[in-house]
Amino acid sequence: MNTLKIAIQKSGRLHGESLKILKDCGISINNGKGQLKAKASNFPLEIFYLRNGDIPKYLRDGVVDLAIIGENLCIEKGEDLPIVQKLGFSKCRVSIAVPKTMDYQNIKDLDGKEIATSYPNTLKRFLNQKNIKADIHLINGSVEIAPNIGLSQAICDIVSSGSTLFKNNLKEVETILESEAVLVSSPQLNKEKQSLLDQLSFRISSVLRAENSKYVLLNAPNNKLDDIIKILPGMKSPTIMPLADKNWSSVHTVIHQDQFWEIIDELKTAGAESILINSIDKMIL
Ligand SMILES: Nc1ncnc2c1ncn2[C@@H]1O[C@H](COP(=O)(O)OP(=O)(O)OP(=O)(O)O)[C@@H](O)[C@H]1O
Ligand SMILES: O=P(O)(O)OC[C@H]1O[C@H](OP(=O)(O)OP(=O)(O)O)[C@H](O)[C@@H]1O
Ligand SMILES: [Mg+2]
Repeated sequence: MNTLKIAIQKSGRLHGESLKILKDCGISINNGKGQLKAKASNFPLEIFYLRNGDIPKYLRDGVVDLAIIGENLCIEKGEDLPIVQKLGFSKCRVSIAVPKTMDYQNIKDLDGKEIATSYPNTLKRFLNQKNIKADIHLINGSVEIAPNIGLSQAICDIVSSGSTLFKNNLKEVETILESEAVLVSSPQLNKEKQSLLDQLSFRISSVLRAENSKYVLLNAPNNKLDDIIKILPGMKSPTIMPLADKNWSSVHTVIHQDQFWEIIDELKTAGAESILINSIDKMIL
């Protein structure tokens, strides 16, 4: 029988959340301490713990079938690798930053400058599109220090909260791309592996959908029900159940977290009372 091989980061930003999403999909992993390879006990899945930057090559060579990596790494090293789905964590961007003291007007100010980065392909492509010629210095970490030690006049690196830039007296001036963790696959999967991937991907979608939704129960007087139902998005239409007091009903529905507080406010104004909000474990459409 075929087994899917998935690469996840050995340690670092993506490691914990990658294991969590597999666990939330009901997959139990027999992890031994310091092991670089593990097996799932209840799904045909083998887990390989690898260095992030090496993963695109392993996918391309068919050493692994799947991986969880940052979209930014796909763009830098794995443009040919199919993205199966976005995973919603490790959100960040790849940006260009310059010293706070630099009078930066627009991208032309980077012409002829030295820029330090761990993302040379991404940066090169961006500068080419903008017709800017700069001298790119490849460094593998602590990129933000480069201008302070005289190595470059600008940097291109990952930004999330912006605190690393702030601590190094830098300001973000150009955003090249937005990124989040993604599930990527090897370019060629046989039919059986593709079918296992479809099963895994279906589970991941159910987990992510549930994480982004809330189950809402509320009570409403029957004469306000029409107004309340109009406010609710729901999966199909809300469930309405009578309460012991025959003038009142209980309404059950699902609300996406993006619209959550706006809808709750509207519901209160429309006459909803005793609103209960629950997390959802899995959501299958
Ligand atoms: N500050 C951050 N906030 C959110 N996501 C981040 C941040 N820094 C990095 N990431 C994301 O996590 C991924 C892994 O970053 P991390 O720094 O853990 O590993 P790495 O140094 O790129 O690789 P390696 O596994 O070889 O050490 C990045 O490719 C990016 O997608
Ligand atoms: O905007 P912020 O929230 O400050 O995050 C950005 C920093 O996070 C990443 O480094 P990381 O902490 O992963 O260290 P690393 O250089 O060892 O990978 C990235 O390379 C930036 O330096
Ligand atoms: Mg890092």
